[in-house]
Amino acid sequence: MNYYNSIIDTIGNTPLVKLNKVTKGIRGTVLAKVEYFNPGNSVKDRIAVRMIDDAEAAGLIKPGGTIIEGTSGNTGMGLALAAIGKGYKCIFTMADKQSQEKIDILRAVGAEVVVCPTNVTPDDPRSYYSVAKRLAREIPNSLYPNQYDNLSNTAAHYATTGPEIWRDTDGRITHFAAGVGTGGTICGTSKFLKEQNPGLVSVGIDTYGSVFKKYKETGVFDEGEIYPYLTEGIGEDILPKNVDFSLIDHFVKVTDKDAAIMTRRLAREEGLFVGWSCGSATHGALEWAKEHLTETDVMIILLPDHGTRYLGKIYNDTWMKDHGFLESRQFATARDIVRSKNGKSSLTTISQNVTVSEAIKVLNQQGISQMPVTDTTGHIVGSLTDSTILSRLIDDSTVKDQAVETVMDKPFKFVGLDNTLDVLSSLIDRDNKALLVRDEQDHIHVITQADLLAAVTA
Ligand SMILES: N[C@@H](CCSC[C@H](N)C(=O)O)C(=O)O
Repeated sequence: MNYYNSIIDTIGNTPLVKLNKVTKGIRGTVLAKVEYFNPGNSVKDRIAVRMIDDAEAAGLIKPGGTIIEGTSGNTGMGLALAAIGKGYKCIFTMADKQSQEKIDILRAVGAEVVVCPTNVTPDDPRSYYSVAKRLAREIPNSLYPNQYDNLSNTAAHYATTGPEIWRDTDGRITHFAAGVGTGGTICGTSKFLKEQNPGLVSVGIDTYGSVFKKYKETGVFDEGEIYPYLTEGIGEDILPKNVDFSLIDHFVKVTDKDAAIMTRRLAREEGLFVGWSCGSATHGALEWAKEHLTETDVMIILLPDHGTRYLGKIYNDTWMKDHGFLESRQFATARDIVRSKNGKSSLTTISQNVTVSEAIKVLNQQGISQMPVTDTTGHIVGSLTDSTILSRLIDDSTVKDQAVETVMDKPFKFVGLDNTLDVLSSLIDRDNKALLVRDEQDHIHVITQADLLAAVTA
């Protein structure tokens, strides 16, 4: 008889499928590693089993125990399947931005799900990371696998995903692209592949609102890069231990909208009914491929999960229209706004140490209403707006003699060049009066509400 002893034994050995339509105009061969063939319909089944096996071997959980994890859903599903076979209970904490389908699927396989707010910092006691840690402290005989920092995650991909790709490409793979969330998928797989072929290039896909790309390029953990985004399952506001930046050669950032549109194209043009971050991985990888792939190159893009999890979002036309993702109208982008300023770098900054009255003079001379505040090294540490100065002066006229740092607000957020006007306008509000964008020449520009108005009426 030909059968498996448990559903867990069916994990892995997922197929490589050639992308034929979305790759139009790209040189070389581009293959997708389709991870929804795993029993939990995602790549995360691989790490779930490995993290539990390693914890059991280390005596960290006993029969009848409870597995508690913070998850965007897929790792939860893998853990739930493994827990069923091994007789553990599961409690998962999830941010409220994750799709309802994921919550429903986890409950369907017997897990308890605690939904936590998305828009709080990781160390806030309400965050899905903090709640998972607290529950693990409170519940006896529980295991908190912590997929972010648990190196069994990277080890699972080193042991399975990497070797499968090497075997199935007959060692011909030259480029590996995958989304980066915990970092385990790209780092474990790339580590194995780079050991076989030191020239292999790995491309990590990040999302706007996440810290990875900037950190790779500058070594600085820039909180200004962090803002809420919609894409599920990739990007981070922390640096997980599984992200080994030396194993990721390049990062490409992809917007929520570009990711959503590419995901739908994968379903309709390639017959690959995949999840949202699969669109991020494909869009980002193909952007890279357009510039760098040659005829003989073989690029593998890892597609992490299945489309059923996003039926209420990116596969729903009403949801897509509500988010401005299915607009027939073409919105201007941050790049267009910067170009409309005729390439002039419009950035005026002020040191945090000068007085408020000197800062007012600069605002008046330049005819501007806001500017970034810098420290002595030129690093942006805050922002100053005429409305903040005015309200502070009304309360206390001696403020004019104080240093700018005493009245400054938090720094303006950085946004990507490809963000469209609709997205930019949703990011400018009472708390964020302007945005910053870095152009291809690394010049920083300020985008204000007035710039957005000018772009809408242009
Ligand atoms: N912060 C991310 C998720 C990070 S990776 C988690 C992993 N994919 C899982 O399935 O648990 C987000 O915003 O979704």
